[in-house]
Amino acid sequence: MSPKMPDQDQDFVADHLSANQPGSGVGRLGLAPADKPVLRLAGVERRYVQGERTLDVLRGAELEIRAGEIVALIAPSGAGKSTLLQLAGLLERPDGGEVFLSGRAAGKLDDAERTAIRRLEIGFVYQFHHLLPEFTALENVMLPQMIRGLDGKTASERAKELLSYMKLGERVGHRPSELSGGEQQRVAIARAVANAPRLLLADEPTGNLDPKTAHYVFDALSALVRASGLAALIATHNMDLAERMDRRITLEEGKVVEM
Ligand SMILES: Nc1ncnc2c1ncn2[C@@H]1O[C@H](COP(=O)(O)OP(=O)(O)OP(=O)(O)O)[C@@H](O)[C@H]1O
Repeated sequence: MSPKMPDQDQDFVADHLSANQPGSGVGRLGLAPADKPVLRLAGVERRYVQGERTLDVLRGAELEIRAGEIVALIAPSGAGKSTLLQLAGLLERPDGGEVFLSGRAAGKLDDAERTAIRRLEIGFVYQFHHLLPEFTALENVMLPQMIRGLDGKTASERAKELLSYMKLGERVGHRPSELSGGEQQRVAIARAVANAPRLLLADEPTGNLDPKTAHYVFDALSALVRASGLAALIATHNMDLAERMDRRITLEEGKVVEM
């Protein structure tokens, strides 16, 4: 069964996910014109130096992802997928080139500035959910919003909306250990978009799930991306899921190649 929502619900979620919440003191940093790609990598280089040896992982990677697009990143182990996601997510700085978020050069900003942008603009989903075990599903989705400065009531309402959108309305009071793997991952997705980011980065988000559950979780993720106008870059080895995304890219000799 697909978690597809009725149109009015999708609109409702879209309004809430893209809301800039004026006056709440938690407005975005660096809002950029809507015609800019959400993510742009321009000539991005990344190398690791270990003793005498230098490993050039990214050698001038170029990539653009626009709002509403879901892009699959498929490449052999060691090709540089995680490196690319870390750079796109401003967790690392490129050695050359630049990472633009909504048109703003962000890759080479200092740690504090990159962290501030990351908190507002980027959501992450990993292979393992990394939910806090002592907190309920609801609290896990509330937490990033409260760290951002939202009051408990607003955070709770939004968390409930997101969890019910992920078909977890009956599970909000459960702790991660009381949820199935697919449910845990859907909570992790709700948490990743809790602060209405523009970009969702996912590293094997269904890698730990059986094929049927993987499709169900992907359905939920893609419905959310479409409804909210997020841009998503999803590293996966699952070719069935990759086929269902808008574009597929790979890494060859440190460059991004469309498949
Ligand atoms: N911090 C680091 N220091 C040195 N080498 C690194 C570091 N991080 C990654 N590498 C190397 O860079 C290359 C790319 O690694 P990366 O983790 O980006 O690949 P990947 O495509 O994500 O692989 P996998 O699918 O196995 O996760 C690998 O050869 C890896 O050993």
